[in-house]
Amino acid sequence: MRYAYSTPAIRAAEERAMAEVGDGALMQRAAAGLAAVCGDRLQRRRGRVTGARVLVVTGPGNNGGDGLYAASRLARRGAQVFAWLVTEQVHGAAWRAFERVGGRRLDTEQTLRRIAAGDFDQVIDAGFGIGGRAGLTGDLARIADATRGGPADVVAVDLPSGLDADSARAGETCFPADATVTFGARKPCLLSEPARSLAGAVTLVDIGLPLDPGEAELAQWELPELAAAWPYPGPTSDKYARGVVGIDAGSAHYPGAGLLAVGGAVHAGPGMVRFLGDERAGSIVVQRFPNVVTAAGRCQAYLLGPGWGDRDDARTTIESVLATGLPVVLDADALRHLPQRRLEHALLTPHAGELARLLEVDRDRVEADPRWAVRTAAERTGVTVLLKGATQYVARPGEKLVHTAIPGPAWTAQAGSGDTLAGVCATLLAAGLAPRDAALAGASLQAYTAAQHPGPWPPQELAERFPAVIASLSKERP
Ligand SMILES: NC(=O)C1=CN([C@@H]2O[C@H](COP(=O)(O)OP(=O)(O)OC[C@H]3O[C@@H](n4cnc5c(N)ncnc54)[C@H](OP(=O)(O)O)[C@@H]3O)[C@@H](O)[C@H]2O)[C@@H](O)CC1
Ligand SMILES: Nc1ncnc2c1ncn2[C@@H]1O[C@H](COP(=O)(O)OP(=O)(O)O)[C@@H](O)[C@H]1O
Ligand SMILES: [K+]
Repeated sequence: MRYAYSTPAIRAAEERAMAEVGDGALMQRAAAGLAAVCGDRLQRRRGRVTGARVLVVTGPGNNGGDGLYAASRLARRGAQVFAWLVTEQVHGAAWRAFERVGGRRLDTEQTLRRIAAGDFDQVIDAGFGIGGRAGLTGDLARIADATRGGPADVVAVDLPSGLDADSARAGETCFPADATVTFGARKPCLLSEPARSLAGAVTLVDIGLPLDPGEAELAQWELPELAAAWPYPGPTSDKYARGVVGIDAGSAHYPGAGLLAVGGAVHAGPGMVRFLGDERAGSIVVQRFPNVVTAAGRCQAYLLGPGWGDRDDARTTIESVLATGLPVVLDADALRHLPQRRLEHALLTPHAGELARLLEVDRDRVEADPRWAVRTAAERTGVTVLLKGATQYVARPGEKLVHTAIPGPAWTAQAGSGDTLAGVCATLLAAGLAPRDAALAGASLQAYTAAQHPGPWPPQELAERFPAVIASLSKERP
C-alpha cells in the first residue's frame, strides 16, 4: 500500500521530528537521499558523476535548501554545480555550503542560454515543495519551459514546482520532471492524475517522519493488496461458494453493453452468471458465452445499468433488487435513477460526468477535487463509490481515507471498459468481497492487465486476459 499525507499532516509530523532531532538533521537526511538519486541517475546516463554539469533551480524556502545541499554533495563527487535563484531570498546555510564547494550563481539570461545549448546534464527543480502553490510565473516559468523536452535529466525535489502538493490538478504551468525524490511521505499529487504523471519516477526517502497510516489522506493499492483480496477458490468450493452473479445490462439499443458486462464477470471467475436483461441482448450473450444462464434463480450479487438507455422500469428494477438486501453494482444508466434516500449494500461506479450529475455540480468541480467528490457522494448516498478515470478513487461512508486502485495506462479509456469493469466488480461482490474491496480489486485488475498488455485491446479482448493475470497474481499472495 502506498500512503499519501496532506501538507498539514506532514508539517505536524515534521514538527514532532524536529523537536527530537532539530531541523538541520531532517534537511541533511533529505539532501543525502536526493543526492544519492541524482548521483545514480548521472552515473547511469554518463558513466560517472565527475564532470557532470548540474543546475539547481533554487527557491526561497527549504525546498531550495534541500537542492543546494544535495548539489554540494554532488560537487564533492566531482560535479560542476550552478544555481539559478527564483528570488533574492535563499536558505542561508545551504547557500554558504554551496559556495564553499565552488557552486556558482547564474543569472536568468546565462541560465536560459546554457539550457538552450544543452549544457546541463541534470536540472534539480528545488523551486517549491509543500509550500508551493499551483502554477508558475515570471522567469521560473521561462526556465521550466526552456528545460522541457531538452536533454537534461530533470529531478524534482519533494514534488514538481507548480503543483499543489494536496491536489490532483496539473496547473497550466509547472516543471515536469523525469524523476521526483520525495521526503518522509508521498504527497497526494504524487498519486493522483494528471499531477502524478508530471513527477516521473518517484523515490520516497525516509527522513524519519513519525506518520501513522491512520492520518493518511490517500492509500493506493499495490499488487499484494490485489492478490490478498482476490477470491481464489478453495479445494471444496462449489459454484455457490464462488458466487452467482445476476446481470441486467444492455438493451435493444445497446446490446453490446450486456455482452461486455457479462464478459467482465465471466473472466473474473464467478461460480455462475445469470443474464437477466433484455431478451435480444440475452441471445447474443448466450451465443458468445454458453456457460451463462438466462433463467431467473438464486443470485448472490447483481449488476444493473450498463447500456440500459432510457427504460421505463429503471426505478422499479433498482428498487426490487435493493429490496433483496443483496449486494449490487449500480453503474451507468442506473445511476440516473437512484432512489432519493440513503442506500445499503450497493457499490456505485460513476465516471466524472456521472458523479457530477449525482452531486449536481460541474464536471470541473469533480476533476478539480476528486477526493472531495467521491467522499461527498459516499456520505450522501450511504454506500461505497468508485470514481473511474485515470486515477480510480474509492470512498466509503464514514471514512476519511480515500483509496485508489493500482494505476494503468490510458488504453483503458474507451467505450465499454466501464461495462467490463462493472461485471468484474459484481463477480467480486458475489464472491463475498465488501464493496470497497470489490471496487479496488476490479479496477486494479483491469488497470494492471492493461499495463501487462499495453496496446489498443478492445475491452472484451482485454477481459480475455484477466484469467492469466489472476492466475499469475497468486504468486503475490501473502
Ligand atoms: N520542514 C522540514 O523539516 C523539512 C522540509 N523539507 C523541505 O522543505 C520544503 C518545504 O519548505 P518551505 O515550507 O520553506 O516551502 P517551499 O516549498 O520551499 O516554498 C517556499 C516559499 O515559496 C513561495 N511560493 C510557493 N509557491 C510559489 C509560486 N508558485 N510562485 C512563487 N512563490 C511561491 C511561498 O512563499 P509565499 O510567496 O507564500 O510567501 C513558499 O512559502 C519541503 O517541500 C521539503 O522540500 C525537507 O528539507 C525535509 C525537512
Ligand atoms: N486516462 C486513463 N488511464 C487509465 N484508465 C482510464 C483512463 N481514463 C479512463 N480510464 C478507465 O477506463 C474505464 C472507462 O470507463 P467508462 O468511462 O465508464 O466507460 P464506458 O462507460 O464507456 O464503458 C474506467 O475503468 C476508467 O477508470
Ligand atoms: K520542487
